[in-house]
Amino acid sequence: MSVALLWVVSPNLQLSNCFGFVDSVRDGNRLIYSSRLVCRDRSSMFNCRPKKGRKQKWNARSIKVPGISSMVASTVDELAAVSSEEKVYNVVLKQAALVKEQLMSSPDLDVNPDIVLPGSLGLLNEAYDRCGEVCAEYAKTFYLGTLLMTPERRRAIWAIYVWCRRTDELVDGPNASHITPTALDRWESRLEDLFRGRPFDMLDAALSDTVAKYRVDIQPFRDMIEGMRMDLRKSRYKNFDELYLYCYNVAGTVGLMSVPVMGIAPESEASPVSVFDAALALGIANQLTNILRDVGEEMSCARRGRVYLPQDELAQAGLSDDDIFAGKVTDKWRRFMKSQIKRARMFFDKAEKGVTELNAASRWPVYASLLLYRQILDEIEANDYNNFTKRAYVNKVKKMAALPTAYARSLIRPSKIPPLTKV
Ligand SMILES: CC(C)=CCC/C(C)=C/CC/C(C)=C/CC/C(C)=C/[C@@H]1[C@@H](COP(=O)(O)OP(=O)(O)O)[C@]1(C)CC/C=C(\C)CC/C=C(\C)CCC=C(C)C
Ligand SMILES: [Mn+2]
Repeated sequence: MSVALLWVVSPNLQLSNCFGFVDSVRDGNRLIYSSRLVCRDRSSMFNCRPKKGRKQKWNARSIKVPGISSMVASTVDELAAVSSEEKVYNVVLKQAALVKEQLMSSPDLDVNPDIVLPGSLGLLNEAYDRCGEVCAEYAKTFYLGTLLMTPERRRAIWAIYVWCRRTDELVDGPNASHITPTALDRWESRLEDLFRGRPFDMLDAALSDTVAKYRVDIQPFRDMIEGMRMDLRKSRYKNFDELYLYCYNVAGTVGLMSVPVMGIAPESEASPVSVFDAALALGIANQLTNILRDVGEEMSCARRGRVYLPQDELAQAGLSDDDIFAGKVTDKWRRFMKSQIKRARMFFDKAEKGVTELNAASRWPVYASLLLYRQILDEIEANDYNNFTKRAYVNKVKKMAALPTAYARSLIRPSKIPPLTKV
């Protein structure tokens, strides 16, 4: 068995330009069996397997793979590592399995019945109301969108929102400079406690109630805290694989936390895995967009000199950190930005296909957030890629114009023929 990075030339694959971490059986230079593939178009990497029972012919080629994705590994050790996308996909599989299990055991019940201790109902309602207020304060449009959801789901989403916001504030808020890994460990043990039904404060109590009612797993929450740890220890990302993991941790996790609450439409024929995968894609797309919008801020306001761009892709474009610090929009920069924007749009496209599969009442806020966030990419283009000194900003008129579009799209029912791969 050996491990190699390949340029695969194969008529049996949908995408001919795949490369892979391959547990392989080799015949001289020719590979005759591979167990796992990775596509250059990373969003499709799990769809690109050879047809069963057929032996593949592989042409092993150079390690350098040009293109949007540049998960270029240079040593056998790196190749042997599991890619971030694969690690994350395992979390997706687990989340989807939980939802599936519930649908099979009690198809009409996607929410566990209330367990309310005497005298606690008033306090709980108050806790949820407070979550709603925080949400309205930080994310007005999103808050308005949640008003279309059923009251139960709406307040559960508020509780998740507030926990995410508080977690993000630890490393991004006014006290960020005092936050240590130990503080994050403490935050994590609070999380474990609230999942065990022992909340620390009233906002935690709302989430504690939510996770008892819906099949929300703790793993994405833990992973978000891990993303905050990454923020403390890391200011550069070697390649897209590293950046992907960061984006999953801080934003893809939000998608995974939200789907069990938003619910999959009963009439949907898509597999839960594909819906979670789309939700993950929306988080990744949002975070990539956030990164592209904030390039100037991240490194200047010494949000501690962070550069959330794949270093290898910068180098391939003939750019370095110094170019970013200089903040000059050159043709090289424009070309580089175009490829980054293209990748973010790919993730949005993937996410869009999943929204229809959500419960009808949950679709609108998701579409609205997708359309509004995606427009930021258009604004970066409209600013001629100057994200050093100009903040890409979607004005109120454009925002308002997106809302009816989001509403109209949210009326589309899940298609009879599943638009996404069945797993
Ligand atoms: C309807 C909807 C959008 C629901 C999600 C509600 C929710 C729980 C949001 C939490 C967001 C949050 C506070 C995350 C903490 C980390 C963070 C701040 C991430 C960045 C968000 C943008 O925030 P902002 O512009 O304020 O960034 P700054 O702090 O100023 O830097 C992120 C970029 C990511 C947020 C990720 C999402 C909203 C993912 C949403 C995905 C879904 C709801 C899944 C939808 C399902 C399908 C099938 C597509
Ligand atoms: Mn933030």
